[in-house]
Amino acid sequence: RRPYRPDRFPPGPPTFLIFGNIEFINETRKGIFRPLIAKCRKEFGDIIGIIMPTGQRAVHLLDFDLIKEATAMPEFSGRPSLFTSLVRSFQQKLGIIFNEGPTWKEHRRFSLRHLRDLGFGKQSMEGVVLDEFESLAKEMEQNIDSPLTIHNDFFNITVLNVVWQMVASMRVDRNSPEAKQMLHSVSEFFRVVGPRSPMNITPWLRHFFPEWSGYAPLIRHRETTIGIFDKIIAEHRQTLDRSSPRDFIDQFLIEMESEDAEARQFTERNLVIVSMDFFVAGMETSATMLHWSVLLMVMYPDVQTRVQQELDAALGGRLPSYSDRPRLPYTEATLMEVSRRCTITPQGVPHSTTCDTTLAGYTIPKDTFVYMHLQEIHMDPEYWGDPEAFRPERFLTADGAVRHDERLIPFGVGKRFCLGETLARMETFILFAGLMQRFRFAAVPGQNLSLDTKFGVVQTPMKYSVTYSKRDGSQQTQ
Ligand code: HEM
Repeated sequence: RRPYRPDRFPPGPPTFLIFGNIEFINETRKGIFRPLIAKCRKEFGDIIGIIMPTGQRAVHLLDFDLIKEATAMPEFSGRPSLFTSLVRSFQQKLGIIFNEGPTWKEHRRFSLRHLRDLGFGKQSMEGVVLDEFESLAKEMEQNIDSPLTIHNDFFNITVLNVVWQMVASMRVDRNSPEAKQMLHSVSEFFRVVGPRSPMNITPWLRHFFPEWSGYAPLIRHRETTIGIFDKIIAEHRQTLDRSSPRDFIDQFLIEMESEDAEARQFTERNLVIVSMDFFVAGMETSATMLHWSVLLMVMYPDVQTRVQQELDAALGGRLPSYSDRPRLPYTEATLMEVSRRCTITPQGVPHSTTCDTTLAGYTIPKDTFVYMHLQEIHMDPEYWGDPEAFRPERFLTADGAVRHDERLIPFGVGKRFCLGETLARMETFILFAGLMQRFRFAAVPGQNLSLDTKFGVVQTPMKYSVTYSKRDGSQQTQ
């Protein structure tokens, strides 16, 4: 595609034909994205149009009302045809996250319906989350005297096991080779699949630099995933009881027996991709939320103390449940503030336009990538006043109840909002409350803690270490 700016396309920085917009590419590569966005916003406004040297058009939305308007329109509910996502799903648009059109709609609806039946937001699922919490806590208790380094993988197995049980009625042991294989596979996926991956800009690089370009890791991810799922699906087929489906795979296998299944993408290949979508979307995000939460509790010990006082007073040492939320408003407000201050997916997941359309008087042609800057909404000084400050009280009313705010949108909004929102809210609440009730976290002396992060599809904290001591949940909080 020739890099030209269509008539009435939103304003934005110029494209330099050979090297692209050098500043943009360089700063993005270094992960320094927010200052660049602020600079563009000052110059061009809340809707910025960028033409990549490859000719690909992208629109960045930085304003809440614009995001709300766009995400409510079906024309903005497509997903980009990224080279990486197509390689992952055999050159077809499969699954949910990277799919669009009628098959996306049908699979989104089917998944939501069955995941709800299987326990999304239900008490049975809470039991699974609590079991996973106990398994995590047991491991932590064994190392109580040594500083704990918190990194991406630390909470991943806990949340992976919750999704895994809904999808396949299975769990993996934290230190097993299967667990390591799955974590490695998902982290390789995140490393190579983003819209700024070299492969999505210049796919031919894969012929010369298969490792560096991310092509070889992506193929490894695909083959590992298929290997894991082929085995599980074969086992499910052998033991399937149509009158009593155990999990999502059983539900999908039953649907595959319907007459028009193939046309509606109810195929074994798509079952693998849909299931993998749940892992990639549900594991790194929820684990990162817990990762940030512990960091913030260490950086703001007074907030940690208040959360613990509230938990002790309301629960007196018994394990938390999701239905305890009305009695734990400060704990809930703290998690809301974590999700605002450290937006897990700063630009959501990119959308694309399914036909030529208009927004705010600008023309947006078909197949334009559309980025919703959730982080900019969460960090807007005009709305929040002091967005840099970590202050759970902003989500409390004068009489101490939780105050919901339509501008807190960590799960996105509109037609493609997060499919796992109910599960994510429940599991992060229970796991966070459990961790705060059972342990007191503190910084390792001499460590320079900060909220610095590297830009990515999922925004994670830098590695940090904590010490922690055991609490019994009914004791006086220090
Ligand atoms: C704290 C945890 C989570 C956060 C912050 C989060 C956030 C998001 C966001 C921002 C999107 C994109 C919305 C858009 O395209 O406009 C998304 C999509 C999605 N999420 Fe989540 N998510 C979380 C947990 C989960 C969990 C636990 C699951 C599943 C088991 C899940 C499954 C999905 C799926 C399947 C999509 C794609 C929906 C579609 O394209 O229609 N997410 N999530």
